[in-house]
Amino acid sequence: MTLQQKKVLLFDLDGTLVDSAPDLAAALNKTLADLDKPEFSQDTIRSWVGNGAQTLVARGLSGSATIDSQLDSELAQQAVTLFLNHYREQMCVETVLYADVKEGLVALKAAGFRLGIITNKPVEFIQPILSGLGIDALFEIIIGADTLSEKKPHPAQLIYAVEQLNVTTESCLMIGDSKNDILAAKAANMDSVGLTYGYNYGEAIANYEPQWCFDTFAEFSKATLG
Ligand SMILES: O=C(O)COP(=O)(O)O
Ligand SMILES: [Mg+2]
Repeated sequence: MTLQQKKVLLFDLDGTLVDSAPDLAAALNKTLADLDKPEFSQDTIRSWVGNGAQTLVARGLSGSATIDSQLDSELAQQAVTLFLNHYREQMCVETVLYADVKEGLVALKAAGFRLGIITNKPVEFIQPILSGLGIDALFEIIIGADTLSEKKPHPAQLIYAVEQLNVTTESCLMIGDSKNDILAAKAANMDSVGLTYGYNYGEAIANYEPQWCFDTFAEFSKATLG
């Protein structure tokens, strides 16, 4: 099926629609400072985003994308609570939409595509960020990290979207910046688009072989509108 023939567009959030790394980094660094742990640059933290809040915090405490196997689980839990409190206070201060996202989404919806969000971000943050950036009314379905018991790269969120929207998997497209999006799509047997400008642990998204790759949101929406 071609891009133009798809009916449902399922978007990842962080690194795809919004550059949320500055606020995530600020909240993580405040958490690390609370615990007298070293802080990290925004670029380093950007390369740790993608597997949800718990993993981001564990990476911060480990000082590495690879989580320290000796990490104290009580400390990790305390740090997650601190992080969520800091992020709640600053989830949409420096967070911005990537170029041409709003215009592209509006045009795609007007052209008849059904739009959804599938993110590894905790549910409580999704709606406030979408409304803060003026795109909350565009989505028919929003699935976050804690909507189900599994999150990307597990395919459960994608399969659930297909069921809830009562459509075929073939008619859906997953659009994301991270290998987690592409791997989840492949596991759900769904086509995917990789966007090269987001966060993918410093790796090229093309390595994960999505069906299509685009360097900008405008190029994606133009190709999909046909
Ligand atoms: O918050 C994260 O870890 C990633 O969120 P995403 O799935 O929207 O990229
Ligand atoms: Mg992402």
